[in-house]
Amino acid sequence: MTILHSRRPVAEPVSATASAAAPVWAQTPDGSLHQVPVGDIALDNGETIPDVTMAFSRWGQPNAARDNIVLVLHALTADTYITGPADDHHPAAGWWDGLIGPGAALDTDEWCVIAANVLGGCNGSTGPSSPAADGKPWGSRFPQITVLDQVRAEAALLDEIGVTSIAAAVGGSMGGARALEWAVTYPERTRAALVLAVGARATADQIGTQATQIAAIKADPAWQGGDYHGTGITPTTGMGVARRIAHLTYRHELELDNRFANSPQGQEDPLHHGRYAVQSYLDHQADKIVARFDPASYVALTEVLSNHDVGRNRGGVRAALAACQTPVIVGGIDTDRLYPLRLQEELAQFLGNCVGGLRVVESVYGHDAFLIEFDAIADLLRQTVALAR
Ligand SMILES: CC(=O)SCCNC(=O)CCNC(=O)[C@H](O)C(C)(C)COP(=O)(O)OP(=O)(O)OC[C@H]1O[C@@H](n2cnc3c(N)ncnc32)[C@H](O)[C@@H]1OP(=O)(O)O
Ligand SMILES: N[C@@H](CCO)C(=O)O
Repeated sequence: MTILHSRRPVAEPVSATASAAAPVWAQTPDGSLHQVPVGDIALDNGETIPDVTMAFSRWGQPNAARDNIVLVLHALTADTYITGPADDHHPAAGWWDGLIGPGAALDTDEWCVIAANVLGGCNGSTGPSSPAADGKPWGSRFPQITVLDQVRAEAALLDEIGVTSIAAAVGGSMGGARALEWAVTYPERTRAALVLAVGARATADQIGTQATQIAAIKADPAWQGGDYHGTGITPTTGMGVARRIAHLTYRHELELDNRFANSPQGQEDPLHHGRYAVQSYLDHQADKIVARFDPASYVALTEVLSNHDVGRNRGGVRAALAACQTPVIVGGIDTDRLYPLRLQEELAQFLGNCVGGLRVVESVYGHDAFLIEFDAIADLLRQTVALAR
């Protein structure tokens, strides 16, 4: 068993020979990262990734039946650092800090919370920067994966650590897409799900903006066809541009205008090549992602968002949703311009067992509200795990 810090600031290759998983439960501190070999993962596109490693963290203890497991599913660039303050190893507080712990919405006196880093990421689970069988980074050879492939890898991880079913799968954005896939793909293993700020499939608008972000990364000469790992040259400029575009979709235009209007940044003068305040804000968001995330993972995971389609191989979205009898709570954010409410209305209307209809989170923040509006999210988390009791 390998224990790492929960968040590594710069992507490092994953050892393809991570040591055996069990026993993972009692001996290690809450939140520490474990890497588990889960074997080969067969993909939607017909390819296979051999010798996959999945990294996960745990909070709370499993009960004797191991039926109190809540799977928390992170979004695009997050990881298993869900709860806890900023410190030397974690440049930002956990992304749902305070929502998990003794007495919290996901009360670890009752539930055992597990979070895995996604397949395709760069924080301990197999991704483009990991070594392939020849010991060299996968790079451009890393296959195109889907949300379902990521969920298959998570299911393989749970198999490895002796968890046959979960009380709930919960997440927002790409985490919400995986929660939905858990509910649809593994109804016998999933007693409830919380699906937040996502839709049943990618929209043309999402695919368009995401394709533009990917184009920005690939236009960076440092991209080198996707085989830049180990060259010492990383397409950080392209990824910074991609993140600027993406970040705008995560926030509501009125919030941005209320915060920044057309103000200059400090003493800078936009009429003399100085920056606007919002430009500086996006520069900062770009600098932050560049410091903590691998561009090839950013591309791979952005492609996952674009190929999300719960109806694939299931007779279409409505047939797939109708067939799902897992109790699901569906939440959306009224100002989300990336995953607008109409997408969650569709989920709530057509899911076979949507509990209580669409839950609307009112927020000025747009899509990122699932990372900000903690009171509303706590309420939805409590209601979700209550379905699993
Ligand atoms: C899913 C995940 O990845 S979880 C892990 C954390 N998430 C991320 O890093 C994703 C990217 N960030 C975000 O999505 C958002 O920042 C959130 C949702 C985490 C937080 O949202 P908010 O609390 O509203 O933060 P906000 O968007 O205002 O950003 C604040 C940052 O902008 C900086 N900032 C604000 N105005 C300016 C400006 N004019 N110029 C430069 N920087 C600025 C602040 O100093 C602050 O910096 P810091 O984050 O380094 O402390
Ligand atoms: N801020 C989020 C947005 C995607 O939901 C992330 O970076 O993962």
